[in-house]
Amino acid sequence: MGEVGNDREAKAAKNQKSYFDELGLCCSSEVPLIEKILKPLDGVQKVSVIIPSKTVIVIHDSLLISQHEIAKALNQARLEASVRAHGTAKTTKKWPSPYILACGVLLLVSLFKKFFHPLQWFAIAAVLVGIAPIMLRSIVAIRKLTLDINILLLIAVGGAVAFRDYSEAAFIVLLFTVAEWLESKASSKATAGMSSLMSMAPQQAVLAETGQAVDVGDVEINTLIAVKAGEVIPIDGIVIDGWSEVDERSLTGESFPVAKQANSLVWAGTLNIDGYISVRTTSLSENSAVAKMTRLVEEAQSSRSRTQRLIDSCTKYYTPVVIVASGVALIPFLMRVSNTRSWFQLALVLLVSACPCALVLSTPVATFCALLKAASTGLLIKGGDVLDALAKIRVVAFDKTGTITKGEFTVVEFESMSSKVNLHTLLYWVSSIESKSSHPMAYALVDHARSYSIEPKPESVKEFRIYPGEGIYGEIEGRNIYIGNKRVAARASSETVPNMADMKEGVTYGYVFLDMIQIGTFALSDTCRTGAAEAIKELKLLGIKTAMLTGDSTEAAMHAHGQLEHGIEIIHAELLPEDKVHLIDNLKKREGATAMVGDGVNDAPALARASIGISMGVSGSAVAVETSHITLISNDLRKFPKAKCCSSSHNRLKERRLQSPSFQDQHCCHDHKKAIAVTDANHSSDGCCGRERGCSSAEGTTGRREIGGYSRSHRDGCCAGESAVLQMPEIITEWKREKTAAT
Ligand SMILES: Nc1ncnc2c1ncn2[C@@H]1O[C@H](COP(=O)(O)OP(=O)(O)OP(=O)(O)O)[C@@H](O)[C@H]1O
Ligand SMILES: [Mg+2]
Ligand SMILES: [Zn+2]
Repeated sequence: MGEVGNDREAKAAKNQKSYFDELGLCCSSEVPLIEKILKPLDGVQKVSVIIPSKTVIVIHDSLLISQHEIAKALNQARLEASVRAHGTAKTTKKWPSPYILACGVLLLVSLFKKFFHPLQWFAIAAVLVGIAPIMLRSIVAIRKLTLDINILLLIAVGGAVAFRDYSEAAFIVLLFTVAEWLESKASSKATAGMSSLMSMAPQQAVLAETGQAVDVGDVEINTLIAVKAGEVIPIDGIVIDGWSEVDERSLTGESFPVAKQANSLVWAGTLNIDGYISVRTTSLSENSAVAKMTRLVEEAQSSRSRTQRLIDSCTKYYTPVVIVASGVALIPFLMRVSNTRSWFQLALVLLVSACPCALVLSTPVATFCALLKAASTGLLIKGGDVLDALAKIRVVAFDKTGTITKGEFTVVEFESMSSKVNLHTLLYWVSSIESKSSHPMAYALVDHARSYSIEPKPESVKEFRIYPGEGIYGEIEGRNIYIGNKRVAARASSETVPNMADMKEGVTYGYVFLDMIQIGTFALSDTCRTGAAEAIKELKLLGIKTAMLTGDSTEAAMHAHGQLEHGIEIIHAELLPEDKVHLIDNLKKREGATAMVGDGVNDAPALARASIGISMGVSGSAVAVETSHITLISNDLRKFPKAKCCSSSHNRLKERRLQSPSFQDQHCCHDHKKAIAVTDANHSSDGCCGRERGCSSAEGTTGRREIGGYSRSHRDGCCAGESAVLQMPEIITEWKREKTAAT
């Protein structure tokens, strides 16, 4: 470490990323306020606000401004900010605050004024108790020259008091504070999810040589660290020594233990269950898979989805418009037309029921929780827009090698075809050249050579070229060697390659050429991933077409097709990378939105071109993870139909809510609960998620089974959050109904 470590420490001390819990944050209409407060401060570089989890992330120069100074600045605006210690979640408010309870009790007492008139003063007490926080926040907003929901409320309450309708004023205050509390309960779930993501990897690592515990930030690549049984692996790496079972649930969502021995990859944040392993780190702590995941979820949140942006931009004008509109409703009242009271009440109702918070918050909370939930089941989705797009997918195209199949080839045949080159030399040439390639076939060929005790020498390969979708070329010991499929054979020689006499079914044949002459041939076989067939079947049940786009031979493609129980509808083989791009374009034109699933070997362009690109595994190629919109961390294709099912029901719900101006009347939970209770007793147990379950149960038994497996996650995922938020319009509607019935 020495100098480098100190250097990095100095840098870390300069630009610090701090997390703040902001219990007082209500909805996105307050984001401008926070920006106004923080941006002018010296040393503050970047501010991002995550509304669903009530988190503010500030990148700041810790020498110029400390975390506590930032928290203080926020607190002056009554935002109830506190510095979040790394990984600790704030405690959930299980009960409403004493103010809310007192406000409610006082209001209740005042309702008995019919029997004893002076009791009406209790309503005033209720207002005074409940309004304090609202008052303080609106004073700040006025000072910063922004109109926000707190001011709307103050006007409404003030109006009601002026009209001597004290219990009405108290009702407004109570409803608002209760709604706020419900909301904070919903978002604390989101926060808990996010901090559990952040705290997955420990902050310290133990050096294997000295047994010393050091900060993970100081551990460099290629450091040997020790992980004992029961400890969480702190940094991504490769096992050097030892044997253990590791629980990778935090990354993949799969709870069965994975056996690890020398040369296995292990990931930060996963749990070493029962053995001692020493691990050579392969990345810095800040670049480990789990750190990337956290970053992606954060970024996904700040890159807001389109619906969210639409709503946000509306709310900027929304609050002032509401104030003006209710002012207009006051005109008849001021002109003293006959039924002044009802006009006045109309103005008040408009002010209160137009509270933008529920509308503004509903989308981000749902999106955020869906993203988090997905991340914890091993599905990394980059942003709300992707969720939106996912629901519109009509076709899913799969790459074959490494996607549908495992990409772990075994060599079933390797022969020399020339009397001048013996098998040993051929293996040496081929493995040396292949050792420069990262194609799955290359690993198999290198391993095969090693099993003959031939050590490949990549350094003796002079010129090396890759022909994507064809094979490779290398110059070794003055000889020009081509290795690959028929296409590369055509490159090497003008003659067409003869088909093998005894073609084995389902294998991929390879050819080795020395200059123009074929000197060898080999056959490789691969098997389908577990779950691939199921995934394809489930997609079919969702009404989605599937396609296979492969660079491999037609025989190998058809063999995989057979293993998938002939589930794939469109198959194209022997493609070059650019052919895949064209085919994706065609599918998009003919069938509609198209997703592409690939491992990044020769399909990165197609992944980028598809409506949604889905890459395999954190272990998959880095390009693929970068260019794709979704990463399947556990390589389990079945995760994808799940995500698809969940997102479409979410979108349906969201659309309905947005399309209808009186969205209060048809939010999902209430009416659905009723319908579901009749048709399926199990469904009603979960309340809110009723709509989603309903949607998928209509899609047949498989859909239902799948959602059944998902139900627990729904309960603590998106829907519980939504239900809390959704209760607000419900309360208001009911209140309005009572009001109109009364007048
Ligand atoms: N390094 C290599 N060594 C031997 N053969 C190769 C190599 N690279 C490519 N090939 C040959 O080219 C064919 C297509 O290449 P590749 O697998 O990269 O295409 P792809 O489009 O990624 O296919 P898939 O859809 O199967 O993933 C392979 O099936 C193989 O026959
Ligand atoms: Mg491939
Ligand atoms: Zn849901």
